[in-house]
Amino acid sequence: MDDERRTRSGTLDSGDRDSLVARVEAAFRESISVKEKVMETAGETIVRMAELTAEVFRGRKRLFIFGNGGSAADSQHLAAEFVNRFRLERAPLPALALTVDSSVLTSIANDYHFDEVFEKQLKAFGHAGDAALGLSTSGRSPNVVRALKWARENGLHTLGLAGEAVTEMDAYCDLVVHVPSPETARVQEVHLTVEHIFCQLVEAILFS
Ligand SMILES: O=C(CO)[C@@H](O)[C@H](O)[C@H](O)[C@H](O)COP(=O)(O)O
Ligand SMILES: [Zn+2]
Repeated sequence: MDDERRTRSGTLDSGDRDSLVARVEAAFRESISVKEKVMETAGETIVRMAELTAEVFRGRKRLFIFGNGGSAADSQHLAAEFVNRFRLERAPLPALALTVDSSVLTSIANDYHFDEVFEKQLKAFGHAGDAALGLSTSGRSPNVVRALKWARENGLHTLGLAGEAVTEMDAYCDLVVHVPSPETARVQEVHLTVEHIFCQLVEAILFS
């Protein structure tokens, strides 16, 4: 690829650099444009997600969060903000990422199937009245879909952050925010914004 060519000294020539700068700008513009679209369409859904989750916490139930790759990192990021703090000084809120225990994850994946890594943890820890939040930019990760299906069938509230595709996730979720982009990275960038707003609203509902 042109803009990945390097000179012998290992530095970029000015044409290469200009083309990379243009690429930076294009990525920012794309990210901003996708965020604007979600801002215009998802407000009501995000508020309903926050109301539902605030109700779950009020009832001393828990929120389980899961996803793969960058979405696994997001799951942990969001759980940390609920358990520790976000914007307010307040009591800890019981959110758990199902992406963190490597012994549990590898034993389920090794002995059974990777598709079961989140579902089996929900079977162990989930109860009716809890909430399950699945993150998938494709909406098609089998381990996320299976966990949401089990949650729906067992009386948990089910929430999803997805990409542009309407998938099985939608069939198993009470509420889903879709991000209209074919690019995984752009979708993840909006998911993180939604996650922060969601946490901010839950805090505001419960503690302001
Ligand atoms: O962070 C990234 C890409 O930005 C990747 O690690 C990405 O999360 C992984 O490919 C995931 O396995 C994608 O899963 P999903 O979002 O389609 O459910
Ligand atoms: Zn990423």
